Amino acid sequence: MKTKIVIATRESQLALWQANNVKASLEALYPDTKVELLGMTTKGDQILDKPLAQVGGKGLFVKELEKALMDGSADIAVHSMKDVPMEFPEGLGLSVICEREDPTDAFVSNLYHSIEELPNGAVVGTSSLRRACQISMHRPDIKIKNLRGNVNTRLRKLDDGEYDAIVLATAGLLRLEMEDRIRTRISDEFCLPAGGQGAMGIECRSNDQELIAMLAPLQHQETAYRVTAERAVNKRLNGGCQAPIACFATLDGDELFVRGLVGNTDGTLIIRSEIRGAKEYAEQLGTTLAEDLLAKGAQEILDAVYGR
Ligand SMILES: NCc1[nH]cc(CCC(=O)O)c1CC(=O)O
Repeated sequence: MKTKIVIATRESQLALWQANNVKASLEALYPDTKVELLGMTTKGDQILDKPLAQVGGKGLFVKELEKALMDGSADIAVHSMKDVPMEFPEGLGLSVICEREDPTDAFVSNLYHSIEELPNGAVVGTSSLRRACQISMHRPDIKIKNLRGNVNTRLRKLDDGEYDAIVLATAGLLRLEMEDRIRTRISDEFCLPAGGQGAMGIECRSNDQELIAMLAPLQHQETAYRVTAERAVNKRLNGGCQAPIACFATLDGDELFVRGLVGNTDGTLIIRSEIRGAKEYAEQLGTTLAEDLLAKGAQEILDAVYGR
């Protein structure tokens, strides 16, 4: 049993909430273990004037945290699964996937109740190519305007009148006790969520067996099956939440139902696929779904979006 566990975390309100949530779970399980937070800033927090897709590179929100794990200044890092790349640096790995919060996107506005209600030509804030693609598909008249920053910054920009509405992850707003900001939880039929959205994961050193055993009770197996399938889609397509890729898995008894799509930013091209299968085959289901998207032309869309 470890006497002390240090959690590396970003310093946004949401990241701190997530780290504190894991801290509280560990303290409840292990009253004799001291759990501390180590706050740090990542590249994704610093560069706020461009869409993440243009900042480039994967793991914009995790690299610095991983450095702390490797040099021993921290023992675990708590991530939003949506932001975690598929590959881990040598010696590090994902030890736990925690129970998922509501995975949907939230429609947030001070003027309107839903996307359907927005007037012609309304301005909607999001930097997510996935959200831009799906909103534009349903409403080609809507103007998508870039929106970066942490949840509070984004809400302030909405309140300043820069946008008629913005779209944020429902999970983030719920965790920060800002449910009253949500006008509509957008259905997954209307806007398919990003892989891993709403789930937290814990990364640590792969050889830290003592710690991995202590973290095991935080694993939520149903969420893990779902997120494993979703991440396999992103892995095969070589993309994540910065790409115009959506993938979302649900469990129906022991059967996983996985849906995925790839589209262009203006929503004029969208390729979809879905698959069902036993939950134990989560990874293969995700890979097969991605292969089907590729067979239907997903690579050409992704190449065009990235100007390749
Ligand atoms: N890319 C930023 C990010 N990473 C995770 C969340 C929300 C919380 C979650 O999905 O668990 C957000 C903000 C957002 O999309 O509004």
